[in-house]
Amino acid sequence: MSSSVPRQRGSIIGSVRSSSEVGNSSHRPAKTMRGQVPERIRAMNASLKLLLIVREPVTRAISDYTQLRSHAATASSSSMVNSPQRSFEQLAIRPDGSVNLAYRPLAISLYHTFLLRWLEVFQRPQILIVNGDLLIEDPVPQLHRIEKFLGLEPRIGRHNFYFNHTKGFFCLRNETADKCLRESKGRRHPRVDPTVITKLRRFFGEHNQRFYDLVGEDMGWPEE
Ligand SMILES: Nc1ncnc2c1ncn2[C@@H]1O[C@H](COP(=O)(O)OS(=O)(=O)O)[C@@H](OP(=O)(O)O)[C@H]1O
Repeated sequence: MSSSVPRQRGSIIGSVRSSSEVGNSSHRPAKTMRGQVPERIRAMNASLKLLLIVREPVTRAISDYTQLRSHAATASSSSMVNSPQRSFEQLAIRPDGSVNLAYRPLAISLYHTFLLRWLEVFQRPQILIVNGDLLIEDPVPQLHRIEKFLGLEPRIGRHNFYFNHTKGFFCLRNETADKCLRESKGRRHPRVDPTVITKLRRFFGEHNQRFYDLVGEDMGWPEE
């Protein structure tokens, strides 16, 4: 699933459950959440299990903005173009004060709109919703849920991780090496005007509720 479009944050990960053929791929939601992708995946394997990793939607949008800005900075420095970067606030809120859903990092945080398409094609029990914020905070319990969901023998434990204070995230540890995710994972987010955060959280409130209704679980995302 390669593409030249800038990567948009968030994940739907499919794991093929046939014993002879095990696959695992992380997809760009910009591509996987639209069009005929769910049908094509079901045609490939109808008993597939999917992991949907979701983060608090406003934080996810800021994460996306941070990633796109970082790519734009790299592109403009290599082509010597000097374009001023617009702030998250400018992109997320229109001059009339309304939320700019034409800004893709915000539109992608409307999880229920995308999940609906997947639920037309897959049964709800085939999808595990993983709370990405909890995954960052304490990965082991989330990984235990994932092991169980996938029917895997439980093997992951606390001994597989350590908290790297320099990176500010948990990193992997095994007998031979310690390994953190690469620099593009866990970037420092810019400061965003708290009034904009509040406006966006209020806006997402009803959309988050629709997502909770679809998955049958309240993620507890702030509404202020
Ligand atoms: N252990 C650990 N180390 C580093 N980063 C971690 C970790 N666990 C989760 N994360 C969060 O993963 C976010 C990036 O993952 P994505 O799936 O959104 O990335 S991508 O779509 O593949 O680009 C990334 O988002 P940002 O913090 O905005 O960079 C991280 O917060």
